[in-house]
Amino acid sequence: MKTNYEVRYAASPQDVKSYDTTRLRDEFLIDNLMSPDEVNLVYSHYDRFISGSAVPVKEALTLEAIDPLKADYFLERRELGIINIGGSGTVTVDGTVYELDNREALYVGKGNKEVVFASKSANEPALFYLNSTPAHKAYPNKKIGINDVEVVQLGAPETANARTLRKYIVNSVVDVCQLQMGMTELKPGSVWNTMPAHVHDRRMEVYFYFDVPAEQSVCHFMGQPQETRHIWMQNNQAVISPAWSVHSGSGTSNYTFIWGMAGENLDYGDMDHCKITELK
Ligand SMILES: O=C[C@H](O)[C@@H](O)CC(=O)C(=O)O
Ligand SMILES: [Zn+2]
Repeated sequence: MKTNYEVRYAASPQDVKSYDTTRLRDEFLIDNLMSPDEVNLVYSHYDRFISGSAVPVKEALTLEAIDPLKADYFLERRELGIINIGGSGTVTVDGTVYELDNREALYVGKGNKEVVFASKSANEPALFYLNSTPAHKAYPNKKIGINDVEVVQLGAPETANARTLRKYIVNSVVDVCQLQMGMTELKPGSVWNTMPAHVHDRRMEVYFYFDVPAEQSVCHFMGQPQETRHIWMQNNQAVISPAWSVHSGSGTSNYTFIWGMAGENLDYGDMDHCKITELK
C-alpha cells in the first residue's frame, strides 16, 4: 500500500510569464495519476486543493493523512469528492460501503476517519479521481449517481465545442463547504472545451483530462487572458489553474474531463468571460 504526494506552491502571474516549457509543466501539470495499486496526491497551495487518484487492483487502498496536513487522519479538517472513471468499485467510509460504478461520484464530509478504496474486479479496476479541500463543517456523505447530476448542453458543432456538462458536486446537488466538481464530455467532432474562455478570480480550478484516444492529445491553454501559454496534455493528466488564469483546451479529437474548484464562493456561474477576439 502506497500513498505518494507532491507539493506545489503558488506562483504570481508576473513570474509565470518568464517560465519555459519545463518550468510551466513542473509547476502546473499533474502527471502521476491513475497508477495501479497506489494513491497519488498533489497538494497545491492554491486554495490548498488536493488532486489525486486511487487505483486499487491487487488490494484495497486506504486514504492516508499525508504530512503537509499535520492531521491524525485525512479528513480531520477536509472534505473529499470522488468520481469513478473506471470499472465498478467500492468506497468504504467508516464502515459504510458505497458502490460506485463508472461515472458515479461520492461526497465525503469532514470528520470521517477511514476511507478505503476497492475494485470489484482486478481485470477492470476502478479508477477513482479525487479532489479535496479544507472544510469548516461536517456535511453528510452523499453518493451522486448519473441521475442525480445537473446536465447542461453547451456549444455547437459549427464552433467545434459541442459538449455535455454534468454538475456532480455543486451546492444545489449536495451540501458542501467549498468543493465543486463535475464532468464535461466533448461530442465527436468537437474539440474545444470552455470556449469562450473565462477566469474566476474567486476560485482556482483543476482540469483532469481522460478518455483521450490513443495517439491523440489535448492542448490546454492557461495564463492571464492577454498572456496565454499552452501545456500539451496526455490521457489521465491534470493541470492546475490559478484564479488569475484562463483554463480551456483544444484536443486533436474529442475527450472528457473532470473539473474541480475551490475558493471564495459556491456560485458555479461566477465567471468573467473573455472575448475570443481579445485573447493573446
Ligand atoms: O468554472 C467552470 C469550469 O471551468 C468548467 O465547468 C467549464 C467546462 O467544463 C466547459 O465549459 O467545458
Ligand atoms: Zn472555470
